[in-house]
Amino acid sequence: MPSRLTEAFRAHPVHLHHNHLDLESVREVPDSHAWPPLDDDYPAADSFGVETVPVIDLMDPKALKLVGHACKTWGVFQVTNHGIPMTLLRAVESQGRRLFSLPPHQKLKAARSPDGISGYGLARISSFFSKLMWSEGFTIVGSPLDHARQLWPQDYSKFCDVMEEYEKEMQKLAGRLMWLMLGSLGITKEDVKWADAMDEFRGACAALQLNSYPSCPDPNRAMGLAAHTDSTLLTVLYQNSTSGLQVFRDGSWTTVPPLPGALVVNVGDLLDILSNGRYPSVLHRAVVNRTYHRLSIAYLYGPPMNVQISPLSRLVDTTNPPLYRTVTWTEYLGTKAKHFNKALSSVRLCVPLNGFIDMNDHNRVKVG
Ligand SMILES: O=C(O)CCC(=O)C(=O)O
Ligand SMILES: [Fe+2]
Repeated sequence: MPSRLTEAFRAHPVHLHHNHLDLESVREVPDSHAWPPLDDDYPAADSFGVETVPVIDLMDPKALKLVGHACKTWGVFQVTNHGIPMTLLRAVESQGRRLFSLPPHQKLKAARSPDGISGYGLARISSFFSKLMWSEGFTIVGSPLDHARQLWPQDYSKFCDVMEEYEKEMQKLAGRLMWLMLGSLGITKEDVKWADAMDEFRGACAALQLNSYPSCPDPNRAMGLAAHTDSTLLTVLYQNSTSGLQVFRDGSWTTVPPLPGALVVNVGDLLDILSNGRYPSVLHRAVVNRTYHRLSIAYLYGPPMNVQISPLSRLVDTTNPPLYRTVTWTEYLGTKAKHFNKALSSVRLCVPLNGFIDMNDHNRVKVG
């Protein structure tokens, strides 16, 4: 049974023809990248008076309560005073820019293999869509050394040092955030059997996903990253000063505005399962713009690969039956590779009760 993230992906190869189109240089959106106009079905909710994604100061004594409320009502929030130095955030961004500004043939030297998870390439979810996305990505699991050597044979160590330092810091922060999220549901470390391994920062599994979105001549016809939920417990995202991340809430898309130094935290599918649906995973996407090149760095955080994840018993009783069956992260990634945005409903046990709004019914949202 796969015990590492890399192995879990080996079982689900994704065959994508690597994109040789240099998005930086095209003057028009080609048919291969032309999506139906973005604003046709779901107008953006970015108008006056609309609620905005919560911003939580982690030093605030009320942080636990605020996190709970944000997870329940939004599935996403931004955090400030999170302890990640601004210099590290800037360094990660600048190394990301350095990578994506390499010529296409050089980046392709570090291309992700079909059965691999790490390396350079199109978003894995591309295989679910007939149109290509206006983005490129680079995934790191553990050490980026092998791929970094292919990109910069003489000069790879700075990139590796910065990414490894960032992974280390993110792992600590993600652990802290997970306990805030679970703590806000009254869950303690005694309630989560596999927590010990997570606490030691040994057992947790994670990936770092660098996303690059070049400016686009017709942003309304292009899609940076199509609507999806993350197959994680939680994701911590750093977006540079250019907006693009949108979350789906109450029938429309809301932009998560970049705040200097803040990090975006979103609920993933596994936390939805653990919390027995109290904290629904949030559907999100990235859009592009005409002027700026956008960069984002997502830290995808999950439990040890083979731990059984099921609704926590403290959150289950006769009036709140378990909503999901037990899955391991490995198994869930397989389900996601097959069913994409229907994966969560495919492991669901109960049909929503009358009057209960199924926040997870992402099938209603046109995603392609
Ligand atoms: O670029 C963004 O804002 C979103 C990235 C994202 O959702 C992901 O990498 O899973
Ligand atoms: Fe995501």
